[in-house]
Amino acid sequence: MAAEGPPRGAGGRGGPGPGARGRAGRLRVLLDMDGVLADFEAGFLHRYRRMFPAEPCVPLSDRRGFWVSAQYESLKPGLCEKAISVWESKNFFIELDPIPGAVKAVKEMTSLKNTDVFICTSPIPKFDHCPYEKYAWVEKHLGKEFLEQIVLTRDKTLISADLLIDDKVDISGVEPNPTWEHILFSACHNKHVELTTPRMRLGSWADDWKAILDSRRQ
Ligand SMILES: O=c1ccn([C@@H]2O[C@H](COP(=O)(O)O)[C@@H](O)[C@H]2O)c(=O)[nH]1
Ligand SMILES: [Mg+2]
Repeated sequence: MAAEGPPRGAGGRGGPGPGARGRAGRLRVLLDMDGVLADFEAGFLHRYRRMFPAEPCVPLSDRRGFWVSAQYESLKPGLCEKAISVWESKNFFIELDPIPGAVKAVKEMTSLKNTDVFICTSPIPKFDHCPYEKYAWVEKHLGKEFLEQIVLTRDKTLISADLLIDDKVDISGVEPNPTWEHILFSACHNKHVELTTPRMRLGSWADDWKAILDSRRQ
């Protein structure tokens, strides 16, 4: 069983760094994969029901908190391990559907002037299938050329950029002051979280993500 829970690290974060000004006018955007580009939550529920038809489950409308495993364990002791076995299973990551509008938005974002787009995603520690399938997913949905843009890391605070679009509410790591501004991408587990100003949320890929990018340009 893989280790669960948030990464160890400093935990706190200050304001974002210098932004596009420090990068010769170019804006660097990091896009999270699970929950932002690939539909982790729906894929999980679908496969969990197939693997454990006799066990209780959490409908997406009742999901709360980033850690699926923690919510399942509180539903019934022992379900944490079963939940983990779902995303550790072969073909879980490659079979995730794209989040509506994500593929079009990434392609459009990549074609914008003075904009560098990277996918920044955390692989699970059990590496048999996940890293390979994340690359395969990107090739399948975004094309071979996008393989150059992948950053696999368990600590996103180490990666320098202007923006990070991610569905996890609290992103922490060893770097207490990441350079990026975190834009919270809405997901079933974070819809009810109220953000304190000046934190921003992107409700879906149908929303005006270009305005958010422009707000960080020089
Ligand atoms: O309960 C959970 C839910 C998800 N995970 C894993 O966390 C990462 C999330 O990656 P992001 O890059 O932050 O989207 C993903 O690999 C999930 O499998 C988990 O370990 N436990
Ligand atoms: Mg995510």
